[in-house]
Amino acid sequence: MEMEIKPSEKPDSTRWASNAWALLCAIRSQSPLIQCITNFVSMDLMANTLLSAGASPAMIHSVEEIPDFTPHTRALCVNVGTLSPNWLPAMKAAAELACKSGKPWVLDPVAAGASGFRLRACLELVELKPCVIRGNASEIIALSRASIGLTKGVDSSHESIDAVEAAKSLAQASGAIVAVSGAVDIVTDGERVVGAHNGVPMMQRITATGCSVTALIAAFVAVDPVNAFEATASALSIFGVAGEMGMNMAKGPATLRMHLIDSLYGLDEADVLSRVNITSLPR
Ligand SMILES: Nc1ncnc2c1ncn2[C@@H]1O[C@H](COP(=O)(O)OP(=O)(O)OP(=O)(O)O)[C@@H](O)[C@H]1O
Ligand SMILES: Cc1ncsc1CCO
Ligand SMILES: [Mg+2]
Repeated sequence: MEMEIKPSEKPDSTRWASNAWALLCAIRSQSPLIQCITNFVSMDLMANTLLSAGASPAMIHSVEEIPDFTPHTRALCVNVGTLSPNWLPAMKAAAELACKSGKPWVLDPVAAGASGFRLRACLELVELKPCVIRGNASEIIALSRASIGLTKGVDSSHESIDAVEAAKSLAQASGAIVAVSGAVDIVTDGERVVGAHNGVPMMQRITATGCSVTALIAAFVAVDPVNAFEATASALSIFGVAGEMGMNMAKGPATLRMHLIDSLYGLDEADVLSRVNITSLPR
């Protein structure tokens, strides 16, 4: 005879998957407005990722528009990928206003260790209390140690699993949830550590998949700001699931880009429940 499992007794993996599905449904039904101040490379893929998940992106970045616009958004994504000095005041103003309006904001510290200017900008942004910081391993290590020169550029030269300690200390120092993307996506609040074991290696061969998953995290925290740790892990896992399903139809990076977006749009409950793979990692 089959035993009935009560919700509270469900294994962790099942609870993670059903929570991820509930959050995706909330995004699809609420279509949260997400402001993105992001780099020129990622704008298209980021906006299409948000749209295919059911959210509503707006790439609005001029400092003049922030006082009118930012308070009406559900979340903000700030990405320093093609940073220049004249963009930084808008990023800071939007981050400050998001916090003041009680809206979560998410930071993507692209190539944080590439130059002193970029590292200082990222450290100043971290002071403005992001809800989540998501980077690749080299970016999180550079930000956590506040040091430059450890990285090639925007791509990682470290494995995500090697950045767990750096992620934990950055989370403790900043108060943010910290996520490290890679073969296993790591998420920590400074105490708990989980891994999202989804995605395919080919996703690294498409520029701005990392930037786009950061924006997706913003959409997930927009619909569940109180549980940013769970929302962050869910977004990373769901994006990975879309990559896995897209890979079944793809011939290479260009077609994976297209099929990943289609898969994210078409994900159903059975796909999510059978594929989301989030586990606790040793502290
Ligand atoms: N080896 C891998 N196996 C599975 N998924 C991967 C692998 N490497 C990266 N990914 C996935 O690819 C996406 C992008 O992660 P990546 O670490 O490449 O970000 P990034 O370096 O910030 O990218 P970008 O700067 O181009 O936006 C994430 O969803 C991540 O889970
Ligand atoms: C390639 C590249 N250069 C600056 S930002 C960006 C997009 C991936 O981070
Ligand atoms: Mg990146």
